[in-house]
Amino acid sequence: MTDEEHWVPTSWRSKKAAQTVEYPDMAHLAKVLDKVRALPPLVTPSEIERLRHQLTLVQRNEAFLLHAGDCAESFEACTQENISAKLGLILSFSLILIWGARLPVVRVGRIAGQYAKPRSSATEKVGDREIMIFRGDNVNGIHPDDRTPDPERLLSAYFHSTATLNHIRSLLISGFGSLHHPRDWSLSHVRSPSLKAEYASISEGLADALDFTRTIGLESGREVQSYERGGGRGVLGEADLYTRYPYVVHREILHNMLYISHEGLLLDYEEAMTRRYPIPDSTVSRELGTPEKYYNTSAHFLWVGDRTRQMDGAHIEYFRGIRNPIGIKVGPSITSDQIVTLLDCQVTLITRYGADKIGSHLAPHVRAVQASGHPVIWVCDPMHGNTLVSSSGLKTRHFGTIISELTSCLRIHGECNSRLGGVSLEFTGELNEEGYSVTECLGGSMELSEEQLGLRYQTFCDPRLNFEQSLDVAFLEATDVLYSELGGKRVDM
Ligand SMILES: O=C[C@H](O)[C@H](O)COP(=O)(O)O
Ligand SMILES: C=C(OP(=O)(O)O)C(=O)O
Ligand SMILES: [Mn+2]
Repeated sequence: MTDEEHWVPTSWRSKKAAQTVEYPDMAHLAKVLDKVRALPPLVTPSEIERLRHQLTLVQRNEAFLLHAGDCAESFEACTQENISAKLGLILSFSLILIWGARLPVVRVGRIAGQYAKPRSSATEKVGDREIMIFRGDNVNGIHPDDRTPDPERLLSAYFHSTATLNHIRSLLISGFGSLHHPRDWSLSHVRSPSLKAEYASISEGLADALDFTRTIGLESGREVQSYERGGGRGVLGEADLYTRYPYVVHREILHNMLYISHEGLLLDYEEAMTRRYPIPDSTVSRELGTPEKYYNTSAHFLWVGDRTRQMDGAHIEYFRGIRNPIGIKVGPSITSDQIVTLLDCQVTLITRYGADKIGSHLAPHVRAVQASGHPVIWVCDPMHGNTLVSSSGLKTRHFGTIISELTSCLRIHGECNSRLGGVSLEFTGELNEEGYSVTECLGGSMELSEEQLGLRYQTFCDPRLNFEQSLDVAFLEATDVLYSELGGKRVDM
């Protein structure tokens, strides 16, 4: 992706866009986009630059990237309970990873804007009617009678993203990330006694580590005044695991932050949220001539999906011009040459081949990138290549297959002298009204069966790991076997 000079946010309009949405009233769309263009940015260039910097640490094996959240957010699920459950799961997951790897974790949520969905088919059959498929809450409604694309939904997406992000920021600033009360890790759902013993030893180690950090924090005379009484957010009052090594990097990354991301699918909206600013650097006073760049201010991180990354298509054209760090989904159909052509900006390659295909595709792709000399971050998405339809007709994924792709991915990177820099997961901490987790993926330590899938199947698109299954992934990744392959280090505290 080169030749930034001849790029403007509208350049994509001369190219063909896959997965386009046909609006019946284009004048209405234009009016909505004018309004979006006038609304304030959701994220700032400073935050985007900060993420760029932190991703260079991931590239240098000094941090690990966790990219996770919903397949599709919905407007209806934008509630206090759901947002805190999602944030809680991301923080719990990253805490286990930090403890297991002794590596800081850069957290990027699929949240506060992850509404639009690319679909395999443009229509679906409902009864004897052929209707437009649901494309996400920012396009049309899930109800079969509400499938006509409505531009007002773009505005609604902006405001739901804003509300979500505002609540995330307030929760983090108010100490929600406090490590003293991680959510229920009772492990009562774990069926296998040996797995339970393994998990219990990890959570005890973690509890000891937290006690230790508390002691260190107090002994060193750190800030003990509460935030409400004017104190700062110190080591103990935020999602900030204080480990001794390498202290500086940890402090810098673990600061109270969750970056937000979504798939950049609806280019009309992405264009309207793209603004030009000088590259900020708060340590340098601004001078005339500071270079200006285009920032997409709707999210810190955006990715191009596997269905929209055509080399000569509109999405790649749009993405090549923005300063945000970007992800590109890499599935079995992309060639090594195409990957290398896409590498000229800060790129995270999110591989999603499927457990049965990764063996033949990943190694050639890694070698081609190595030969090109471009630094990239490799992230494993073990979800999207492993979707299947259960006997009852529900889309699902098997926990075992997810772990199998992740394990193969680690092994193949090791064999190629490369490194897996992160994982990309579809998971949710969402609970139903009685407090039970969703039932969308099979297996895991709770051994969820096909018959149980229908109990609490709540996703709007793809099946997500529930709270317990997500912690299973985190605990498994935190074991010696997986983490030694991740390049993590065990350092006694
Ligand atoms: O999240 C990814 C895609 O949007 C999703 O897998 C497509 O699902 P579909 O095959 O049901 O259209
Ligand atoms: C659409 C998605 O994935 P992919 O493009 O890899 O199918 C997604 O991550 O939700
Ligand atoms: Mn998905």
